Formats: sequence, C-alpha cells, structure tokens
Amino acid sequence: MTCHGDDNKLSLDSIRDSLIRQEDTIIFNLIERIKFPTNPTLYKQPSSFNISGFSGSLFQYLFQETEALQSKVGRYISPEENPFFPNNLPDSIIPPTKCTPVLHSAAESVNVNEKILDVYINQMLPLFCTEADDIGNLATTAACDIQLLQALSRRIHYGKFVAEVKFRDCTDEYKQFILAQDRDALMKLLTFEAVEEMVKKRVAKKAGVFGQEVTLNDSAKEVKGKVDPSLVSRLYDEWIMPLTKLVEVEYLLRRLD
Ligand SMILES: O=C(O)C(=O)C[C@]1(C(=O)O)C=C[C@@H](O)C=C1
Repeated sequence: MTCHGDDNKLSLDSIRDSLIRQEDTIIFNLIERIKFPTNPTLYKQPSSFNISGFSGSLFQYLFQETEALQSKVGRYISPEENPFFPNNLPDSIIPPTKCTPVLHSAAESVNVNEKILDVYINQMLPLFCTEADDIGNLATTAACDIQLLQALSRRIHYGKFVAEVKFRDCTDEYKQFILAQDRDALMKLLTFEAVEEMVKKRVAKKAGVFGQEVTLNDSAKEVKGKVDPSLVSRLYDEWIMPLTKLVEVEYLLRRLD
C-alpha cells in the first residue's frame, strides 16, 4: 500500500486481511527456520571468523550485505519495508513512485527493528529451536533468518497503516490523546481484545495445518507437526501483537507533527 490512489482499499477490514495473509508467510518461514538448531555461532559478537573490515557477527554481516543489495534495487522505497541496518544504505537505482503517500511523513522515523532483532535472537530462537550449532548450515540458517525477520518486520510495521486508518476513522478521539502525548490512552483506544483472541486462535490453527506431514497413505499414523501451534499463538501474543501496537502508538504520537 504505497499511494493515495489506493485509498479505496484503505479500510480497517482490508488492512486486517493483509495481516491475515501475512500470517501464512510468517508461519511458513518459521517452519523453514526451525528445521535448524539455534546456531549461536552465527550471532556471536564479534564473529569467530575473520571478516575483513567488519567487527559484528557473521549474521549481521550477511544481513547488512543483503539489505544493501536489496536497497539498490528499491526495497526500501516501499513504505511497507523498514531496514534493520538503516545507516549508510546505498541509494536505489529504481526511481520512487510519483504518487501521494498514504502515510504521514513521520512514518519514516518509526522503526522498531532493533527490538525485533533482540527478541528474535534472545527469546524466539531458544523457544522454537534445539540448542546446538550446525556449522555446515550457517549460511542456509541465516538465509531463513533474513526471510523470517523481514516478514516479521513487515507485519509489525504494518501497524503504521492500521494506525493511519484508525486515525482517519476516528480523528477527534485520537487527536485529543495525540495532543496530550498520552501513550497509555492511545494504547487503550487502539486495542481490540476480541480481535487479538481471534488472531491467536487462527495462527495456532494455521500452524497445525501448515505443519502437517502430508502422505498418500490414508492409514499412516499421525506424526508430530513441524511446529507447535501453542508456541505460534504465544509468538503472536507476547511479541508480534505488542510490537505492532508499539508501532501504532509511536506513529500516532507523531501523526500531527
Ligand atoms: O486489528 C487491529 O485493530 C490492530 O490494531 C492489529 C492488532 C494485531 O496486531 O493483530 C493489534 C491491536 C489490536 O488490539 C488488534 C489486533
């Protein structure tokens, strides 16, 4: 969702439909990543490997280089994409689109990827993966990490679009709390507990379905799924939805700048 011309699509229902579709991407990417163990060597700072001219982890190196290449071909001209390493990104060779943006210009300053990365490495991976190193698969593991982190980031920063629609639908209600810079009141106003309950149930159900072993033998006995549905529900409850709401609040606080 980039342009003002897309406004006919800009409703809370259409944005929630996109969040529902993004659940599929997140769960499939999660299933791919958790085939591998945690692989702590990948995230060790500084890296145990000699990376010339670079002092971070092997994972940071791979991710930063990937983002730089993707930036050149226009990934970050989309308001749906937010870089994890925004400093010194190369310019895009693709020209920006000539249309009125949907989001307020302050959207660019809202980026919670540092938090996402911290939660991902220190809380999510230990919850879903076996604790071990698989040195032969570090690059493949990092490729899965990058796909999953970008999907998580896109979903969480979609909070900017959710917040914009809520602001347009109930401008006066939101305006008073923005003017007062009242975070708690904004958080309360944008929270829909019944929707959150539905999200948690739906993602658990999807995890059960997507993680099934599919065989042609109808009498084959059931095998354990590829991902624990209750953990996927927890992932949404404890991190994805709270971080989406944080993005919504941060965006709204700047909406009248
Ligand atoms: O659907 C909304 O209204 C949202 O703000 C998104 C979302 C979510 O992250 O899924 C976040 C807050 C609401 O309480 C419900 C759901």
